[in-house]
Amino acid sequence: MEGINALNKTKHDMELCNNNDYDQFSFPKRPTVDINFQDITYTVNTITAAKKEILHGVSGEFRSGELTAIMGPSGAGKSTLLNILAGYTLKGCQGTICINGINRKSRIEQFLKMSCYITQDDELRPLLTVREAMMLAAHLKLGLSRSNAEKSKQVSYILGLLGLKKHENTRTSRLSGGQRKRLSIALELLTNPPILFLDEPTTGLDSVSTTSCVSLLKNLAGEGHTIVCTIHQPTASMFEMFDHLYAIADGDCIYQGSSSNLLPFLSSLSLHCPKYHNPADFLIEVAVGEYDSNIKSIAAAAAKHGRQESTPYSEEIIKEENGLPVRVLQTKKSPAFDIIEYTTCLAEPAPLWYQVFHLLHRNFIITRRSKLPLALRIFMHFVISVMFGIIYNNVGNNANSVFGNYIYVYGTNLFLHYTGQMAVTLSFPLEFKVLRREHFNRWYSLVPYCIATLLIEIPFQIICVVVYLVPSYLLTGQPLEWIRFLMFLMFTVAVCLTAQSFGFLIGATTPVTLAVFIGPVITAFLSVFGFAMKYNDIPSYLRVFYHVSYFRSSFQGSLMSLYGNNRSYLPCLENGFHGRNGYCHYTHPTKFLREMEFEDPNPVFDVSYIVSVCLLVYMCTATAIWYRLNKR
Ligand SMILES: Nc1ncnc2c1ncn2[C@@H]1O[C@H](COP(=O)(O)OP(=O)(O)OP(=O)(O)O)[C@@H](O)[C@H]1O
Repeated sequence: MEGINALNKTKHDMELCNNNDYDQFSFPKRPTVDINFQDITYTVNTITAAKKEILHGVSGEFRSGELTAIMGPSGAGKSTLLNILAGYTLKGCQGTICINGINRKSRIEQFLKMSCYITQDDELRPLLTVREAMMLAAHLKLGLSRSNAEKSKQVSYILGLLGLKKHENTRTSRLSGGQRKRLSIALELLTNPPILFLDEPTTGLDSVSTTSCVSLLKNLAGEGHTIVCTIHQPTASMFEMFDHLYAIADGDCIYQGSSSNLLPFLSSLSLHCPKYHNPADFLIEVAVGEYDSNIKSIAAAAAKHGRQESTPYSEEIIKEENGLPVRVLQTKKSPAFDIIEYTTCLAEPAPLWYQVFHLLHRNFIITRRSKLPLALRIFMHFVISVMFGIIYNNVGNNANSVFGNYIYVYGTNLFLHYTGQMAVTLSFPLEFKVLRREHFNRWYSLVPYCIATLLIEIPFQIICVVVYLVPSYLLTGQPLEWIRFLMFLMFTVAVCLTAQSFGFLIGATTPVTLAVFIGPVITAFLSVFGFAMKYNDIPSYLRVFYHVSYFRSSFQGSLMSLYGNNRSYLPCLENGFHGRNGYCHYTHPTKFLREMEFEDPNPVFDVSYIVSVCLLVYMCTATAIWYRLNKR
């Protein structure tokens, strides 16, 4: 019996997924999907802790094969509704959303796999060309289910379909607004998702680009997709292109139906559109209360009016009300298919190593193309190194300049801490927007993303440390012993990478305006402990910071690398020559270390501690990013 069921299921799956053939250079056929939502309310907490209801129990149905526009004045709740339907917002939302008649609640993961959400700001990687961006999306979204040749053909087909073939070698930063919008759509079309949500796809486009964008969406709807977009104020001709209109005012639905039925509906409420007036403008004017319109009574009429056309998942029945027969639409009990079955025809997700490989490849391309900022970063490390080397020339080999060397070591740690931290603190918030879009649309998971990012950032940061350390080490006259140099390098690399991990954490959790000073404040605070201050001089309630400061561990570890391990007597020089009286207080470096209370060196413990902090902060960062990506 089980065998027969399995056989039937396989047959059914094949029927669902049939024509999944890329050789035809066309979209694999997907089953159609209708969305039905009932009584959706959305409530947020305000600063005063009072609850604010933004959507007041809206209902409707968006069907496959239709281009639906959610319209309404600014602040009406269009984006809020779109976010809820797309699964982008889950918290604070009440009501029922059905996919082909089945409640979505227990199937949200499957739903997200078969839909895509294109945000208003086209978050693209500016340094990739159109084709590179498309190929990357193809590799990540189609995984190993297609050969490279098939992916390439599919990319060419979609670029041709969206009129981007001519621009395939153009960097995305150089595309026009309309081309960027089309590319955002093209990237998501690779898996041919049955549902597309678009937040204001025409905002910022000129009239020609707007028309071409809406025509494209209309064509996609014609292929069986369910396309839902929010729109501000379309022109009269564009307005007619929408198959279905869903109008919202102040959180209530004031109309749903075809665009051609809008004016008759409003007329039935004694709201007559002036002659030669754009119906879309008229709708907005009504929605903001002009023409003495009352939103609540229009919403009540719209709820009664509902959608008049039947759907494959609803049927028209005749009921008797007050002795009169009335037509009513009723959702069919048994859906055509469940989306759980649909997900059997989705491409297998790319394995982790494959995601890492392609994300790393992308990072390499981006790094190669951002030569100037990277070269500048390395160059500045070299310049500061030479400046330090000149200012603190030969202090490392002079008993008279031990304090100068002390400051050089402190400055080195501080400089590398700042550069390691700030470089990522400021860039990550920008990166996060693209990450959120790609992650939400199921391109990759967080682990491969983090691995691919760190595999580029960590070696680059190490290069910066080496570029800084080598010239300054030589110019400041530090001991020419490999072991001391490598220990010094180890501590400075460790502090720099820990600072980088903090930079990621701050960038991932705080807005840029706060991040720019939180990072330096933390650095300055941690760097005080252990610098020119004896342990007993620190107020007892602040001593905990002495112990937790990884900066202090690195600073002390760096000094130990240069002066510890039985360093021989230092020459006692005055202006580069042996002094006349021949007395230097710190001729023996151990004396200096003892006075500074650095007597019990434990470099293994110190470096292990710094590395542990670094790993802990990376784990916190990954958790914070995960939380932000999944906070819906
Ligand atoms: N988290 C929130 N806290 C408080 N108010 C919110 C929150 N989210 C949305 N709102 C409010 O809900 C209303 C609807 O916002 P929404 O972004 O959906 O409007 P919209 O119709 O898309 O407007 P626009 O066309 O200007 O983008 C607005 O008044 C907005 O201020």
